[in-house]
Amino acid sequence: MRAIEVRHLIRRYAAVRAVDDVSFTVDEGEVFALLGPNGAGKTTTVEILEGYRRRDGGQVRVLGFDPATGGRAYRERIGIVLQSAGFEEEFSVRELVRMQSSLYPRRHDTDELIALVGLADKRDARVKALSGGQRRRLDLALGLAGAPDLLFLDEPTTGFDPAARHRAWDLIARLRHLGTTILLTTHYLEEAERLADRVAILRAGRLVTVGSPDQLRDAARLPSLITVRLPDTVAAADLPALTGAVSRADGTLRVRTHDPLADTYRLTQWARARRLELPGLSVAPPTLEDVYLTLTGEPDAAEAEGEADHDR
Ligand SMILES: Nc1ncnc2c1ncn2[C@@H]1O[C@H](COP(=O)(O)OP(=O)(O)OP(=O)(O)O)[C@@H](O)[C@H]1O
Repeated sequence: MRAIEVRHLIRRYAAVRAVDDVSFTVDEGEVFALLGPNGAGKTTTVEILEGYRRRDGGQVRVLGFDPATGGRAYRERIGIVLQSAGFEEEFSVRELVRMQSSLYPRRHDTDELIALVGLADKRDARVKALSGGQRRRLDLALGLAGAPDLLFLDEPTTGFDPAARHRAWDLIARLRHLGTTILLTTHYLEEAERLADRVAILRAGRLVTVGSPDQLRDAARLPSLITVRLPDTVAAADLPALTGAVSRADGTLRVRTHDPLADTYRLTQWARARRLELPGLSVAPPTLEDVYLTLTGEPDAAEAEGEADHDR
């Protein structure tokens, strides 16, 4: 079953085509990430799906509703976690979660929900005594208060320290296992790669691509990267012939190659014959970030350079 169906969605602001003929679907139980540079149209798309912005064209169905007209019956089925919700500082975690839950016909047990987001030991703490990361956990608990079938998560780990980010990822993975469909926006490609079953990349209002991180990596046909520390005393002429593009800087050899197996084999054979160690040898496949930058980044970077040239 589809949780979300978006067909030929259009939203304009005067001359700006913020969302320009975008189509995608999200299955029930899927974690789906919307990615794209600033101004790509992510927020506009998400807010149309949430029912908080009107559209100029196209069809949208979410959980069987048109969000524009779904009203309360629709809102009771979705949860929204914004980047920075304001709280009443004097209330305790438990009081806020209980109040929020009371707005919904279907709800989680208050203490179970607090435990689910990892705030059990802060249950009776006032909001003003929570750290930034703990407030974000409270945000999440409030978004989940109505036991939603679909959760909208807007940049869920922005500003988190690495440990808090990993805990948030565990939590999102747990929600997924509980069957909640999740639409996530993020600027962290590692986050999307870890959490999302599929991602969509938007750029300037257009959908550039959609698929699982593996599908996108395969389709982009980007090279893998072999890196190894190699002293400058080894002459370039002495290196073995490799299929990939070789570069050297700061005592590190980098090989961008479409045949990592063959090139790693040649390098290691060559090193063994010379009794050389290959410290730090690593072979890394292209990441989702590499794919993303290839699909969205370079034209912007080129434009920025062009502008800089102009100024000079
Ligand atoms: N209320 C508005 N009035 C006029 N233009 C708007 C409005 N909201 C968004 N836009 C424009 O629409 C485009 C898409 O904006 P949107 O906020 O959807 O992008 P985004 O992908 O969420 O960006 P970010 O990553 O910076 O949050 C941008 O060019 C933006 O300037």
